[in-house]
Amino acid sequence: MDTIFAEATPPGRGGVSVIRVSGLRAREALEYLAGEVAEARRGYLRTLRDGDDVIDQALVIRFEQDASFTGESVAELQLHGAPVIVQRVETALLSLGLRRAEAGEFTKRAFINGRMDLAEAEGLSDLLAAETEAQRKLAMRATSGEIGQFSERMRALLIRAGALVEASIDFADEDVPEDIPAETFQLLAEVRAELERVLAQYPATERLRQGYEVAIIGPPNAGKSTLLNQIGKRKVALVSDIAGTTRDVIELRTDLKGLPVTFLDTAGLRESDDQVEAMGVALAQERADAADLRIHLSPDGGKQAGFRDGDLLVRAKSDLSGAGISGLTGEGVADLLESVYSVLRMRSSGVGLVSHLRQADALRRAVSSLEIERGLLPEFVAEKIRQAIHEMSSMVGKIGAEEYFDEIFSSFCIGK
Ligand SMILES: Nc1nc2c(ncn2[C@@H]2O[C@H](COP(=O)(O)OP(=O)(O)OP(=O)(O)O)[C@@H](O)[C@H]2O)c(=O)[nH]1
Ligand SMILES: [K+]
Ligand SMILES: [Mg+2]
Repeated sequence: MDTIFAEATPPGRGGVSVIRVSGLRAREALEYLAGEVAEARRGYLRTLRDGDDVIDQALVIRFEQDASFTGESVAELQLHGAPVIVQRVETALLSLGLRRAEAGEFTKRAFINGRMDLAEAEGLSDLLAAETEAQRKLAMRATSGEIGQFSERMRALLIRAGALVEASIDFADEDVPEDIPAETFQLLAEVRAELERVLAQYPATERLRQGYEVAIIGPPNAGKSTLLNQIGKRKVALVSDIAGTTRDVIELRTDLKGLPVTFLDTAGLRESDDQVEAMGVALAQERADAADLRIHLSPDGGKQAGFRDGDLLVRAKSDLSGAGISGLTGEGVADLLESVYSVLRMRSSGVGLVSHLRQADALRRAVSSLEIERGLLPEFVAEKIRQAIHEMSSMVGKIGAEEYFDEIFSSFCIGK
């Protein structure tokens, strides 16, 4: 495998810029630039040189292959945070025959070298993308190996159940088949209940990971865009007294007390001869339908088409009508946000461990292979248990991981 390098810190000026190098030639490359680095995991302040050219003063550290992020020999150079310095070091590394890392390549190597399982890699990607406290906590659980522990626990129970079945096959009299011991079915029922419990939490967990969407819908001129601007405390959407001002869906990302919530401002709902407005209305309905929650905003506080249980009904322009909320003055908006928060908080209370479709699919396949009717021949029962064990392994990428590599590792930035 090539020795790779990348800037691990965001490009640009800063206190320090870190370049990470990983692979068989990491130590050699580091020592070419910095002189001998005898001890691993110790910081050395060194003058970096490429031949006669003095590049920078840097703090350098190297890691042995069995004690590094990637599971390979690694070097880290903490440079002064200037793009010209980073470029100069990169030029030197290229001339030594090293190559630039691709997005997520360090993490991919960590996975391939067994430093983390696939669920931990997915968790790490989520952690880097997390925008709120609740997302950070969810990602931390995944990246700290909880999914791997769960799958290991299920595997152990299944292996025990499988051994009991195999024993009944081995010792069966040729004419009188031995019964599968009752303990096998107890074990399988226990595993199935656990898998189903985790699977039932998947939809809520996936929603939290991706973030919630709350659509503001209502007739033209209800004050939807004014409300969006009030929530964002800035001018996000155009406001005018002309009905049909908003056409595209305008998104406002917020951190609602730790929950990731994107508010959607939409076109006022009405029949229109204007082709573009009609497109806007269709889009509004589509996005509102797919959202987690809808705020129905109108002068009389009534329901709009597509109402669903849990949706919020809000009377607009309270400064004129005396009741409801006012996007103009902000009256009642804090209470409205509190209501949105409590609905979503309630839904996020069902959050569990599994937030990726890939993991949920493995769970589903495991559950369906454990649908074993009584009286099935031991050979077939044993085969079904083997399938479930296989799915527990695939859940953490011990098998069948390659097909997900692109999707998972390319979502990282370069340098991770
Ligand atoms: N008095 C008062 N006027 C408001 C309030 N909210 C909005 N308006 C006014 O109502 C008009 C329409 O506001 P918008 O926010 O553009 O309404 P909208 O629902 O986004 O309208 P469309 O995008 O056309 O569907 C503007 O003149 C706003 O200034 C409010 O709470 N009180
Ligand atoms: K308007
Ligand atoms: Mg609008």
